[in-house]
Amino acid sequence: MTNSSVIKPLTVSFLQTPLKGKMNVPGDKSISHRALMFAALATGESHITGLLEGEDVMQTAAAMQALGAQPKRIAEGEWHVVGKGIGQLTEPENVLDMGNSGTSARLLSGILASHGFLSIMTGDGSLRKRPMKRVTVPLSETGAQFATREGGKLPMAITGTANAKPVTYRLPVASAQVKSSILLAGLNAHGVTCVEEPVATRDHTENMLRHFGVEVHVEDLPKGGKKISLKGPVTLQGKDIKVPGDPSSATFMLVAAAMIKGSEVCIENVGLNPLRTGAFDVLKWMGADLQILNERVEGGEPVGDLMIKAGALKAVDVPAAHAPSMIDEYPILSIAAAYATGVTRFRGLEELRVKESDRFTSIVEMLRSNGVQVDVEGDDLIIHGTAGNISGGGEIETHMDHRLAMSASILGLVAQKGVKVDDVTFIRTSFPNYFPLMNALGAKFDL
Ligand SMILES: O=C(O)C1=C[C@@H](OP(=O)(O)O)[C@@H](O)[C@H](O)C1
Ligand SMILES: C=C(OP(=O)(O)O)C(=O)O
Repeated sequence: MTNSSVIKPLTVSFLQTPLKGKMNVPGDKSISHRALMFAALATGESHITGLLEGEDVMQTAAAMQALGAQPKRIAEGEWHVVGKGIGQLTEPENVLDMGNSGTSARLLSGILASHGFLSIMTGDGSLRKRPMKRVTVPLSETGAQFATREGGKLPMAITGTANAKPVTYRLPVASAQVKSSILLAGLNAHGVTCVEEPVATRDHTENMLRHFGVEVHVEDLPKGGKKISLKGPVTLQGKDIKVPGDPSSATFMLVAAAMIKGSEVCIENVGLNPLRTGAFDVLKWMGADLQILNERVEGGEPVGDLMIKAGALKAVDVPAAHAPSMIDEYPILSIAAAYATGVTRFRGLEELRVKESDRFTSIVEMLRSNGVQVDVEGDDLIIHGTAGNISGGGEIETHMDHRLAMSASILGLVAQKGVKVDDVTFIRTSFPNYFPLMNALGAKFDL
């Protein structure tokens, strides 16, 4: 569980030497959550390798344990889960604490909607500020009842139903969490659950449900986006799952290596699901020397090795339609934009306001306090590149947000006067070995 009382500040100095080496990043966070949840819902046993053991995923593991499944750690990243079967989870004796993790809270809400018992869910100070109405509104159509704090915030009581009605819903926001939550409720509903998404979002739920033997229908909508449906109740069969490296985590190393002169870094076994790799496209548009090698399919997901060399970066204009495929990468890409030559525009970033922090505002504050000019027009961020001359010297508030903390640390490596970061503890939610891996490449973080 998150121990938010321990704060770890960090001072980062300009790095004079290149980053070099070959590495693996930990397992994909989205896939790791789903692996544990789906294994718990399956009949029989599942074996997971490459699981991310960051705090967010460990909150999911603890919740599945509290609901009667038996996730068990065998070795690093290797887990064995005895499933309970669809509709067979049992009432938790205590409050379910989802820590810092929106994915855990939203996906689990869907699972609990179609189980006939009471659960109470909470989270840390960041998660308790995040919107839950986006799931409680459609999930109420199942017949489940949700009681939240004012404004649809956690803590929340969920009175699930064993006779869930299937939901048909068109997503008002591009969110894989909301899509997944509704589909998961549908696993134990009688009839066809159908979700339309106006823009395609990460499809790990659809892919992994198929892997567990569920028939999932996906249609392209004439005006763009997708329609996803499944007929419940279903049976999931326990499976082996191999989790690829997290492309969102890899992007921190890629951006650092692209900026720091003389760097040359190879990251092996990174997930390349096209609904996750928008940041790699953007880095290439910016002129980064990024190559994707050894592409293959493992465990139903495309993976490959990434090779990056430092070089000049130029500004880009990234359309809003690109946002879902790189939604978690804007904090680190904002550093690449600040370092680049020219004026970058990131369009349509409204969803950044409801992450672990209001990332839209956090990015603006991080850059402005370090001498980078940033303009805001509606939901667009306009970053004036410094052509490699970020002055730095600022103090960065990370607001319990792991991606802000990692981005701030990398900003310090390329800023003339370095930076001060108020708290880096939350990095352990998604990337527990971030500092050792960066230091092995030569980053010289002094913790
Ligand atoms: O489904 C998932 O695993 C996730 C979906 C995204 O959130 P939204 O669905 O809120 O966009 C992303 O930001 C989050 O890190 C993980
Ligand atoms: C938004 C994120 O995660 P979550 O929504 O699961 O807290 C993230 O990891 O950047």
